[in-house]
Amino acid sequence: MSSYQSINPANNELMKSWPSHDESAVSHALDVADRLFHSSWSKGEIQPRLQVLKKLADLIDSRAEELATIASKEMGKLIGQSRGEVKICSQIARYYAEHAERILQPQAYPSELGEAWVEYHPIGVLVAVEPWNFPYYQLMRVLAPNLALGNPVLAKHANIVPHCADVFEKLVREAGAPEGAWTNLFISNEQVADLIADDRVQGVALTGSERAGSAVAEQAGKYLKKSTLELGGNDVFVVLDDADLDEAVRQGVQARLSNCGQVCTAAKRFILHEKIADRFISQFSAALSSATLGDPLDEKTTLGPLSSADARDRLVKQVDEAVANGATLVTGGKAAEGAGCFYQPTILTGITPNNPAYYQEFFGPVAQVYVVGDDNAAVALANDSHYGLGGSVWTRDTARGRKLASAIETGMVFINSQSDTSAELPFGGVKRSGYGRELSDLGIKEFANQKLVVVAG
Ligand SMILES: NC(=O)C1=CN([C@@H]2O[C@H](COP(=O)(O)OP(=O)(O)OC[C@H]3O[C@@H](n4cnc5c(N)ncnc54)[C@H](OP(=O)(O)O)[C@@H]3O)[C@@H](O)[C@H]2O)C=CC1
Ligand SMILES: CCCCCC(=O)O
Repeated sequence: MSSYQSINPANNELMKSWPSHDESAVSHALDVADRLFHSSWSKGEIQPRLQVLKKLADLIDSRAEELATIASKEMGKLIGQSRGEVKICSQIARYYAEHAERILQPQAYPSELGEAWVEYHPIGVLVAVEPWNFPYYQLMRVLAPNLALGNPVLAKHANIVPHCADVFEKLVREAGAPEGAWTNLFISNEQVADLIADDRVQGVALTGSERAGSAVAEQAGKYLKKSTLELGGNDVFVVLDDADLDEAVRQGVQARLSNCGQVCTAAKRFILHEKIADRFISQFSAALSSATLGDPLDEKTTLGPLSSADARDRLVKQVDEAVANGATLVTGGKAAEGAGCFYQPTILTGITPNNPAYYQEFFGPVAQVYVVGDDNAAVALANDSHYGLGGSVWTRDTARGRKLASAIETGMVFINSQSDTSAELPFGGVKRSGYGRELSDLGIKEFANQKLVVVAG
């Protein structure tokens, strides 16, 4: 029987292991979840479910430091950033506790056929497949709206964050959710596929790579199950000639180095107007290369390790290939010496369209920098991507920023701010960044039966 190991990427220490779930455990979990769906818990009054979310938010707040430490030790996120992630998780739980009943009110549709309205009902058991980079936030984005709506969830978390997966499930139960509302399963990709194929499973939400998204969506499609995909991104950070350069540099560094660059909406392609490019690159490079690499639990550390040795090795190979194909290394470009999965903050310029790096996402502290002559060139470059997740535009002229934001082909654009997320705002992308939206009123309806009722008149 395989096990799920919690390994600290800052020192490669094996901290704890969990056994995988066998077929009988998975079958039992599905039976319990499906029975819960057919019970008054899922189909009855919403308030008992919202009370659980309120209690969950309070529990998370009361145990914030413990939860943040678990995450930082297990996947390498700076402790301050893990605290931030824990905080937004309680915000999401509280948001749906306070707003789900209003959002799910029947919506009237004036019609010549008579009195018509749309009701919102749960559809059944869902599977959630989630990644390690925000080990609680990714789970909460699925749990909160679906617990409010009444869909039970079977969760398959990334195999390198079993402690986060386990403690999240325990928190949900401690908050008063019945068995089956949220079940963490340490299972294989094949077992996920079998769950998706089961008639009692009605949908699947995945956050992760294109590879995983494609495999899971193919299986969902084969069995006609609804899916949502939050995949990779190659988001632009467009700095125009009238931008507040100091603020753009400050936030550009944060947007590239936060979570060691392992954020799908991280700034990855820096598109600079030629008039400010040299100044930006000089300040940006100085700031990046002054990062303090170290233990994520040390408050002085400003750049932690990558999430695993595999992630580090993939990035080493990717940067070497970019340079071998003509990219210029402005700073960094190597794994850091010593134990742990550390990588130097890196800037690459001179990436031409025939360099494989041009269309690649660098899931680490590696910035691609491009220089353009005008706004049209910035938009053309931004849109020359297989991805379409997020992006940001920096300019003192808001009308100019709005114009670029509307022209950039992504699901989200921030003007004069790095990309961010909040419970009341939809999150998601287009093209190979996936489909569907999480959070906000859009997220809670993704797995709802939006049922039309008409009283003929
Ligand atoms: N949109 C987003 O927010 C995120 C996107 N990503 C993208 O993922 C890339 C790398 O992250 P990585 O960890 O490799 O992401 P993966 O896609 O490998 O993992 C994401 C989740 O999918 C699972 N998974 C992978 N393949 C399958 C499959 N065939 N069937 C069922 N489940 C599967 C993984 O399980 P297991 O861990 O056991 O392999 C994990 O739980 C990044 O480059 C980034 O582009 C990553 C994080 C967040
Ligand atoms: C706080 C930003 C969350 C980004 C979601 C992701 O990268 O998975």
